Amino acid sequence: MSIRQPSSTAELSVRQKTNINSLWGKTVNQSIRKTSILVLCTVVSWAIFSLIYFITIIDRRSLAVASSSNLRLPAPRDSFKAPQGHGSMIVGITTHTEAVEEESDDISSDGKSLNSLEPITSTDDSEEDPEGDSVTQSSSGDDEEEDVLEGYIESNDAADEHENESQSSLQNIHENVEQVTHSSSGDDEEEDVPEGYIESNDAADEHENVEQVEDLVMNGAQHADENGKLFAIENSVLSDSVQQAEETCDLLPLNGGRYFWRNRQRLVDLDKTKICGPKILIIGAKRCGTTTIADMLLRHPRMRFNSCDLKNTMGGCIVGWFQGALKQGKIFDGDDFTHVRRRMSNGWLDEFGKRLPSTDGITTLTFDKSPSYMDISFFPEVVEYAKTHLPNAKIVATLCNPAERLYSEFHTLLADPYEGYKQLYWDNGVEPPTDFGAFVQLFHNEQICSEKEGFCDTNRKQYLKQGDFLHNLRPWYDTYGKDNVLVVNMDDEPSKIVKKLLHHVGEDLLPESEYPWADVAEPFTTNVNPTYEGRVSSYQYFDDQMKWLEHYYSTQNEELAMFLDEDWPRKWNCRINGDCGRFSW
Ligand SMILES: Nc1ncnc2c1ncn2[C@@H]1O[C@H](COP(=O)(O)OS(=O)(=O)O)[C@@H](OP(=O)(O)O)[C@H]1O
Repeated sequence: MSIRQPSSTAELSVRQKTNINSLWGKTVNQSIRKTSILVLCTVVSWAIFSLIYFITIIDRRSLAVASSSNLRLPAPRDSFKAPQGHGSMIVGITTHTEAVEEESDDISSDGKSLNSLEPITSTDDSEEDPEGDSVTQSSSGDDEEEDVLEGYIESNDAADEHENESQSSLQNIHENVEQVTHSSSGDDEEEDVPEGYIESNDAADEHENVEQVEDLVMNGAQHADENGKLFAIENSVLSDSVQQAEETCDLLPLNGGRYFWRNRQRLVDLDKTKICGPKILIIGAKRCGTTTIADMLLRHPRMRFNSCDLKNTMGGCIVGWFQGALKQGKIFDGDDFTHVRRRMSNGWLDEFGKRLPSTDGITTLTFDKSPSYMDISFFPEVVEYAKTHLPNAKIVATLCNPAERLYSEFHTLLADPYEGYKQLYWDNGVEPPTDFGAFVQLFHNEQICSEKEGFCDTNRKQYLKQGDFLHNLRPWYDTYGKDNVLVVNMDDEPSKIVKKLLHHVGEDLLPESEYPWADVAEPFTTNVNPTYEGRVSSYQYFDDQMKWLEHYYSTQNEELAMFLDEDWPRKWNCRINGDCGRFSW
């Protein structure tokens, strides 16, 4: 192919210009294309980088953000009345030392002396939850409210907002802050975050498991973890009032609600103070006048109680689980074994502490009552747990004829609107008894007992064995010592019972002279079954069953009489011994 040569210089020049122009155009186009590609690449890289960064940030959810945003969730519905100054215990969590100092300044400006960056005192409370079942209870069961936003810190200001004048004696209580860790069961379904508590996305996210974070906190994470993520400052000033209280009462944790949450599990209590635990534990026996005893005690002006109505045993004073709060405080017991285990956890103890009235252990005292505490067959751990947390408590047990006690309890079961007692029978394919005769028969129905493995044993434990008084009292005697356990014969005259009670607790704590003797409580019943004619009707309608029961309990009764060195438990055997004439009632 031949190429035509330019015919003139002018044409050559024009063609050269044209070539140059097209070359230039190509070059320019290429540059633009390259630049565009470069820009595009940069944008895409930036976008990818941003995405990764964003995901990382979201994932780690820096504590600094949590701390600085300091978002508050609604105050807990079950806000408790805490001693004044309680809310001043401050723990700061941040990613920067400056922020820590900033927080520390805040605290100082509050007039509270700070001992920042001090080693955190740890407790080995986690040992108390061998199942790793550190469970807290949602107060509401309201799912929406349980979903506390991650990454936020909630300070329970209920303490500050609701200062209770009547709880003035232990104001400004602080403790040498304990950073208590809670073992993790990994059982998330059961871990309902109570509303109003801290939920914080935390350094835990950077660690494979919760234990690492617990270690972190316990071993100096107040400075920083290896990633510079976690700080905790605390006010470790131990006020005089707490020191004094330590000498006068058994202190229980009173948690202000500043918790450190991860994945709906509480890891660390950031803010703790303590409160006097109950001085008196009314442990039972169920249906033997424990409510009357509580009422008698409460009439003493030095006794404190929470705001619940004493008689309101089913009302659910603050949260459903605390029936009537401390009257049925159920600090140590539960509705079944699972609950017992849960309640052994620190979470449960904290919950309990929140519901205690403030007392100083000298001029004011409080008590707890639950007949289940004496239900040793079902709740054997209760005694040790009580001794661990309330080593100086005075134990009170009210006793009555065990056969009549069972009759009374059966009628409360019939009156139970939830009919929960039927479950045991249904579970075993047994028709739930609707009269006392059938109820007693099932304890010794040979056919059923041989066919239904475990049923009779559980059934006896649940009801019959609550009347094995000596068996149920022994662990309390062994653990607390005889001097600290008072057994009350409920057939005694009320003022005699009150005198014994006051003497048992101590004249210095509950002086007789201050008791309103003109207003000694009369026995009252809490049975709501309208068809119930009282326990004396048992002999009229179910004499055979009562005799069977009297035989069953007779050995225990005799042993109890010898153990107590008292004659009155023999009265419960008098029908089968034929010596009722020597007792007057
Ligand atoms: N002082 C005295 N002596 C004997 N019995 C008494 C006394 N005070 C109360 N009661 C009777 O005790 C029954 C209520 O017992 P509790 O308060 O312990 O019940 S509960 O366990 O808290 O449900 C209840 O029994 P029932 O009458 O059979 O229902 C009360 O009548």
